[in-house]
Amino acid sequence: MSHFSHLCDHWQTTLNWLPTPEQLAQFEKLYELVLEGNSKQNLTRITEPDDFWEKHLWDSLRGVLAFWDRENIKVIDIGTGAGFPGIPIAIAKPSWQVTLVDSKQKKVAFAAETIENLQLPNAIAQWGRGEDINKLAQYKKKYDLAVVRAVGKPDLCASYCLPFLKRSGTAVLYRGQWLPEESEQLDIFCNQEELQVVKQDRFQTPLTEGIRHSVYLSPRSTSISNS
Ligand SMILES: C[S@@+](CC[C@H](N)C(=O)[O-])C[C@H]1O[C@@H](n2cnc3c(N)ncnc32)[C@H](O)[C@@H]1O
Repeated sequence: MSHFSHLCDHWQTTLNWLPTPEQLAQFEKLYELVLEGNSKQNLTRITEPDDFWEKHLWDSLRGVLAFWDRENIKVIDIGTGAGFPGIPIAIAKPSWQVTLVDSKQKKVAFAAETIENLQLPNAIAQWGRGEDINKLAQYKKKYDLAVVRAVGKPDLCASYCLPFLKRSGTAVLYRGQWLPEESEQLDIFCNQEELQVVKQDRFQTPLTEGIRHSVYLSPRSTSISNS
């Protein structure tokens, strides 16, 4: 049974993209694996199919829409939890190498099993804290994109992302509402670090019209593509 095929029009109109039948099958399987995993550990409260599609699948992809035309890039998802946004990104963009990081071993074990079940050769799960892993030579300044959703305050998220980024890289902070005080906190952090806010993208989710923001940050004197 397909949970998401009736939503393909939304993918087309809002992302200008349609999954292949294989990708759609992977999204369906991801949904089933998350429901199954939820019976063993607390992964997500978002379990209804339309909700899952909008808040986990669509939202994960919308944050990287500005980079959609890029190929063969390296992405790190810090605080991935059950694999969001990293796993939908790895499904949608097979040429991107996606590393999923979480500080909780059980979450990483779930992400690793999911990657194996979905047969995603372009994704790996790594246990550790973002602020520790980003100091290791194999991760430092190696990524084109660092994505982070629902992990903490924007300046904290930015501090996790920055060391991972190449000079030409971009951090994407996935936010719901974007409050003036959050923007101020982030500006203070950016002024102290070699970082700049290159764009704040406000949009609505396609089914429930929830407010979302993608905040893009780059090491100073670079800019995001397709903006
Ligand atoms: C609320 S969950 C969000 C999960 C996922 N990003 C999402 O949007 O569905 C936050 C996750 O971040 C992880 N986390 C918190 N601080 C972290 C850190 N410093 N480094 C790595 N993971 C962290 C937690 O273990 C948890 O799984």
